[in-house]
Amino acid sequence: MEQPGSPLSEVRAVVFDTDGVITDSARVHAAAWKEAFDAFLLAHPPTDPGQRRPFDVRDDYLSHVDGKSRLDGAAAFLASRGIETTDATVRAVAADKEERFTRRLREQGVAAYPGTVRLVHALRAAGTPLAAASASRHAGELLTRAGVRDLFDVLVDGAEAARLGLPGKPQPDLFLTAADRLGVPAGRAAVVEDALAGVEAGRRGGFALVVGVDRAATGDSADRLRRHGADIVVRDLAELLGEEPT
Ligand SMILES: O=P(O)(O)OC[C@H]1O[C@@H](O)[C@H](O)[C@@H](O)[C@@H]1O
Repeated sequence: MEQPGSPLSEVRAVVFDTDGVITDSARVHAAAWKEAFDAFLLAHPPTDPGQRRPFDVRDDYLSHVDGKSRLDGAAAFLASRGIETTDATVRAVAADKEERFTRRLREQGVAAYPGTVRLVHALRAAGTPLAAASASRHAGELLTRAGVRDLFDVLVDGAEAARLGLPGKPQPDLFLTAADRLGVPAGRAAVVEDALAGVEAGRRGGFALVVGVDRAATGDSADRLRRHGADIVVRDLAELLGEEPT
């Protein structure tokens, strides 16, 4: 990229996570998860009263659900509250979330972050191959609805990951598959992620650069991204074009 001093000018390809990085859909996922988990906690209160508090769209979402597949996220949150689950329970909560998510999506729509779009255009102008990767089965639809699907050479989404049997984040397989399809080794490519499990996947995959996107920008959220593997943390990707954070 022709951006003097930009860390991305050093890499030959970039793999972008989707929810929360390209599209503003992480909030839709988080809100749908909250409704589904809170309904579950009310109907099946954990034995320990200290574990009965409602799902927190910031802390619980970032720590247990963000970036993971639908079933992995449901299982991880329920386990974090000490709830013993069966496959059927996990599937039922995940199905409830899916219904709530699709309803919200129809009602609220989805948009791409303008700062991400500006960065993507700059990278494309420089000829850098770009991929979108996501644990979500809805990723392609979200990118299309936000009008940015055509900006990415490759898409590896949750449906593709399931078809290939790829383990979810924090394992790096989703990102490694995307880099491989761009024809660039991880050691010469960057990963851009907002989820803790996602930056960790980037680090485990040996990517040359892991960019953490700190949408929450509260408390120690930037430090948590760094601790999990981000080399640099920005609030908005336009900062990589030299624009000031807003
Ligand atoms: O249920 P979907 O659309 O396949 O998405 C799975 C997961 O995809 C991830 O990208 C989101 O961070 C999670 O919140 C979401 O649960």
